[in-house]
Amino acid sequence: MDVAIIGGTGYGAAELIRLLHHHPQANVKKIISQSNSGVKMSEVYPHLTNIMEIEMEDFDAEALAKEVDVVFFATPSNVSKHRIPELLDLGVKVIDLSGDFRLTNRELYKEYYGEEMASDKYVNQAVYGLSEIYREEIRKAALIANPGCYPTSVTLGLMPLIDHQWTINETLIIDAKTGVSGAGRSLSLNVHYSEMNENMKAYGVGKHKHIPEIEQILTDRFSEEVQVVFTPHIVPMTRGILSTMYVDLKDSKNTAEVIDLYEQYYKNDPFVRIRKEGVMPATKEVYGSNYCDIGLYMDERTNKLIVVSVIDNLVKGAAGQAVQNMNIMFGLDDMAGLELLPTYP
Ligand SMILES: NC(=O)C1=CN([C@@H]2O[C@H](COP(=O)(O)OP(=O)(O)OC[C@H]3O[C@@H](n4cnc5c(N)ncnc54)[C@H](OP(=O)(O)O)[C@@H]3O)[C@@H](O)[C@H]2O)C=CC1
Ligand SMILES: CC(=O)N[C@@H](CCC(=O)OP(=O)(O)O)C(=O)O
Repeated sequence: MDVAIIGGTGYGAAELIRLLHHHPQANVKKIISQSNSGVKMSEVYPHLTNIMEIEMEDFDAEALAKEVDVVFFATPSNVSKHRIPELLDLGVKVIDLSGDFRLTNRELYKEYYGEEMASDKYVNQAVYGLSEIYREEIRKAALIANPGCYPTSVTLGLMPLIDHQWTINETLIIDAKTGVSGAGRSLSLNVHYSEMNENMKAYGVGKHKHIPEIEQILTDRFSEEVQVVFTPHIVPMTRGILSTMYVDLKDSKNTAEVIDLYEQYYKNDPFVRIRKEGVMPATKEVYGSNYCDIGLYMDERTNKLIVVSVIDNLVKGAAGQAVQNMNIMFGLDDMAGLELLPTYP
């Protein structure tokens, strides 16, 4: 299977190359770069020396349609919406790592992304690529809107409760932390070493673009409209997301019963791992891998369930889930190319 990647010099693209290098059926045939056309990927990323020596190219939809089976977009928001329609019209399958096709509500897109959404003709073709939850829809899709990194950790952490209607909260409290690679490779004051080292900060409070995304997906599976109070923080580590969720349950349960629900719910999903009672997951335990690890504690004193969910933002939160979605679309095993264990310590 031949693959193209758009946004060649970004972290998402580099991570796709790392994972696809281990894939038994995929071959990265084209890398598109608006800033480094004609330059070899290994010149931008020396860690890919002898691995990815092809020259990056300009975007050409017709050439892509002739030469590859699937195109990954690893571009900032409001870029892919201008390119994907042409590719879909040419019959190419597309997996978009950006947020351009995730939301279904036009007004919310305008509010959170600052521009108009793509036309309905194309938005309606997009399937939200939360692999474990929308597997059947992904199998038939031509366009995958790959989920955001925070929404992946949050929705996988809450979905068993939402799907089984175990919670009484329509307003859920989520506190999340991310490593700095979530901000991409381009430089900004926010992720400058001296601003970030030995520091930790909340950002996007009350207005982060993942709020409508999380609400859309949880509402899709719950009996009522779900709202979230979502506070992201950036912390001084390179990779990783840890989301902590506080949930009121409808009926009284103990930790063992909640763990049992989660284990049953994800029993056929190799990338979701549930911790045993008394053990909470850490970001390093999924570093470099496609796992989402979940820990659960029923605080019977306050009657709150505490859910802790960790992923690697660049893998399950981006490139890994994108490859998992490609596998599902092409009828391959979920694990193809993704069997890498976490790098530990
Ligand atoms: N980093 C993460 O953890 C996650 C990222 N994502 C999403 O994936 C996408 C890629 O993220 P990431 O790789 O981290 O970002 P980067 O900023 O590292 O890379 C994005 C790349 O897109 C290309 N690009 C930039 N501006 C434009 C433009 N105006 N038109 C076309 N191409 C452009 C550039 O590559 P070139 O010049 O070579 O074309 C750039 O290097 C984003 O939408 C991001 O939100 C999603 C989940 C997690
Ligand atoms: C640290 C940092 O800036 N993280 C990014 C993560 C977003 C992301 O990667 O997801 P999208 O595809 O939805 O943009 C942020 O909070 O916007």
